[in-house]
Amino acid sequence: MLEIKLNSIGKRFQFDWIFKNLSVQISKNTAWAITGSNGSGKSTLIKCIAAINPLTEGKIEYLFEGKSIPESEIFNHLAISAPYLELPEEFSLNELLQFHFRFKKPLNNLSFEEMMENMYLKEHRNKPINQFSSGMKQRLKLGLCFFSDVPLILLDEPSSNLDEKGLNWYLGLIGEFGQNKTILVCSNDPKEYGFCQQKIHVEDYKPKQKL
Ligand SMILES: Nc1ncnc2c1ncn2[C@@H]1O[C@H](COP(=O)(O)OP(=O)(O)OP(=O)(O)O)[C@@H](O)[C@H]1O
Repeated sequence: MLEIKLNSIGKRFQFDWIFKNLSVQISKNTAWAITGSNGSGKSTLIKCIAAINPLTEGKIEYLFEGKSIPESEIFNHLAISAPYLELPEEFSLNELLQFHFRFKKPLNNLSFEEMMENMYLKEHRNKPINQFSSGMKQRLKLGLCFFSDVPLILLDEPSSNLDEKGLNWYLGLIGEFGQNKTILVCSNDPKEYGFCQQKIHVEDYKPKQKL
């Protein structure tokens, strides 16, 4: 349902262009991998698409069911999971679900019970997030994304801190809850982006010479 047009976009930090002249049309309900070596600009690109980072040049157009969405409202239509986005650690799991779903509608009217069951976190409902293990936090971050009724899911290093069972659980989420969504995955690990039909290799858009 959500289409994104990257029109000659560029991002520069001080004198360093991270990417430039990047033009890509992300069709609705497609999955894209954003690849590139460490420090190449994957997270910077996904933050620009999420309108967390301002662009230096170019424009991003968002079309939801064919209707243009202003950049200032795109956060209503997306869910993002990333290592640098912290969960409110003082909340218990139960409190966090109640808080999050005051702003986002649950997908398919899922109940909190069903969500907790799916994330293998049912017995931790009253535990503060700051007492969660890193794998539990990662399952929670991914669950909040996939259980939200939004057309755009942005995932930065989705399988970080997940063991093999967790990785398979994440791939199951993609299959069960990732249909009819536009999904972007920042990763260099084919295990976590193998389902993506398309790829943006950020380094292809790095200018050879500095400013
Ligand atoms: N706020 C900022 N100010 C200045 N430079 C920044 C800022 N954020 C990122 N950078 C720089 O932009 C470049 C790209 O960083 P980014 O985090 O996007 O890379 P990445 O491909 O996601 O890396 P990794 O694979 O290590 O997560 C790096 O050189 C980084 O230092």
